[in-house]
Amino acid sequence: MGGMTSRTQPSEPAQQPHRAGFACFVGRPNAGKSTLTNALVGKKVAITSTRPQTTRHTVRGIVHRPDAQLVLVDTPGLHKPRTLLGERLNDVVRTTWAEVDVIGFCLPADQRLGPGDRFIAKELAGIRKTPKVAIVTKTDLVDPETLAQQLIAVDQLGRELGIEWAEIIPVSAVDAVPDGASGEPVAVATARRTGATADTGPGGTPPGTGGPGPETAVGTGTDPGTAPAAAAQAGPTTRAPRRSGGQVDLLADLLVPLLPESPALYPEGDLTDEPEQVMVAELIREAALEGVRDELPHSIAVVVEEMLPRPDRPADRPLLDIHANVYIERPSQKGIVIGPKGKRLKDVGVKSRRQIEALLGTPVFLDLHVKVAKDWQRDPKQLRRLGF
Ligand SMILES: Nc1nc2c(ncn2[C@@H]2O[C@H](COP(=O)(O)OP(=O)(O)OP(=O)(O)O)[C@@H](O)[C@H]2O)c(=O)[nH]1
Repeated sequence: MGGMTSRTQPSEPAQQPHRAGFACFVGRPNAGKSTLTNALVGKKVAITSTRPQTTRHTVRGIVHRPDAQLVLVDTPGLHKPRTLLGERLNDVVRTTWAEVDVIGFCLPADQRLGPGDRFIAKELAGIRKTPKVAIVTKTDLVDPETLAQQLIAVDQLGRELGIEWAEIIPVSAVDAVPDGASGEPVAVATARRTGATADTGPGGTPPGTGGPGPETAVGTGTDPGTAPAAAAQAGPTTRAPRRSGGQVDLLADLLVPLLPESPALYPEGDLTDEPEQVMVAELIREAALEGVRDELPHSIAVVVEEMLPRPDRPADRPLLDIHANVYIERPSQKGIVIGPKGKRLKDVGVKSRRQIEALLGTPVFLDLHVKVAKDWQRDPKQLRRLGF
């Protein structure tokens, strides 16, 4: 009977099994984890910044291939915790390590291995089951000899700590990042709304007035009167990613065999399952971090309160209203974020709006408010409210 129900077709060529699973990149702050995620996925899904520790949320980028689906989980940098937030971030990292199918340990080629790398490597050595790939990043910044020395040093680090690297691979992600993934927007920026700098959201104070209210707001938007639906047409999905010889594709080839046999986990075309509001908040926070004092980045959190299509817009000229709060810890930090005459906040609004338009493929009116959430990093209630 068994023979009668057999459906084996011996004449078919043997096929590689489809694989699907999760990978995460770890490494000290600024090691290039987010940039690598973007380069692999081919679209901006994780924020990148020249400042360390900008990645708070676990962002998944999904690489779709005929033979596999690689889901990338981008974790915050593991670091010596000084605050409750620091401890929580480290917990997130360790939990992620235990759950993924492969860990990519990112070590920048242009910096000698330091205590920060060892700290992480020691933690990695304690995670026995998950395969680990050492990724030497930013190879474009060094000469071949320096790169060779770094590869040897990484190999030695593994031996010293009893980590068996599944692979050691040098990678440069910058050339492989598509337009819009390296910091510049993909979509053509449309004209700014006339008088937008003086525009305030409901309950807001005009920027630069140093008003007495607890919050300060600035609106920045696409001119509803003149803006064509340029952003919608020039959305990121319409551009083919530029890929060069940075070995990013090879990295994917090496990671895939380490994944379990499995059908696809996500529908084709999904690049991330991060809620849009979280990604929008990250883009605003990224813009707000540009050029501010060293201690401030850890004090900024952004929450998108509302994202709604403007009613009564013609179908070919949509406008998305986004209301977001930028939280700081102390009233004294307000001036830094807002800047003289509200100029900084306005710039943050314009820059992040362009990025959001590129991401969502639609013109956006962005309404930003700055609010003080006293010592939020140390307050469990506030942390929960801000999404941590
Ligand atoms: N030249 C060069 N720069 C790179 C490369 N990869 C990343 N960078 C830069 O290095 C900086 C840090 O990159 P990120 O991807 O934000 O680093 P990260 O590890 O995610 O940082 P955290 O979020 O702080 O943990 C950014 O300025 C990137 O543009 C690379 O391959 N080559």
